[in-house]
Amino acid sequence: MVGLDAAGKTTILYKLEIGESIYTPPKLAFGVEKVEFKDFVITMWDVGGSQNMRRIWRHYYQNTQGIIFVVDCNDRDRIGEAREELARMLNEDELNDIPLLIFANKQDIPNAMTAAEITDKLNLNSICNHELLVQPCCAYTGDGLNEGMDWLTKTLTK
Ligand SMILES: Nc1nc2c(ncn2[C@@H]2O[C@H](COP(=O)(O)OP(=O)(O)OP(=O)(O)O)[C@@H](O)[C@H]2O)c(=O)[nH]1
Ligand SMILES: [Mg+2]
Repeated sequence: MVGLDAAGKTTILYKLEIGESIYTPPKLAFGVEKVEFKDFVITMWDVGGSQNMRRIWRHYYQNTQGIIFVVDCNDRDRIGEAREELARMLNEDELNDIPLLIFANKQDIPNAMTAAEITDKLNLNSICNHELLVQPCCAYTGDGLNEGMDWLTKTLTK
């Protein structure tokens, strides 16, 4: 699970794991948790999104079965930066054909970018070598998280 800093990765991880939203210190190097979802036990690496940390994302690509890219839909100023980081990551051969779940997070904030806007701004229509879903969500309430994980696990077992 990757994405720019403050996108909501760690909040999502803990919401998935323990079903409640807790304070998460930003800029943690990485966290790794086993998340149980239906019949699956998912080892989820939550890699920090600050500039420095982005350089180490690639060390986690080996043996990755699914990518979750988290976007802060309230951060219009940095959506271009998110697009660049996503494109850079998807350039890596190791990640070819791996399903890509985009959590369009912070939908609780008025005027948050919609899934359609995210699709456009991240240039997702140009991606053809990944199965892909843009799932709107709110890490605080958990809305949308199960739908996203459901799609990812189904796609992985297909
Ligand atoms: N309004 C709103 N705020 C959220 C939501 N999810 C996360 N946040 C807040 O966004 C901030 C960043 O969340 P984190 O989970 O720490 O973000 P991160 O992606 O782990 O960031 P780094 O670890 O720095 O890469 C925190 O203040 C969260 O409380 C959401 O769904 N809605
Ligand atoms: Mg974090």
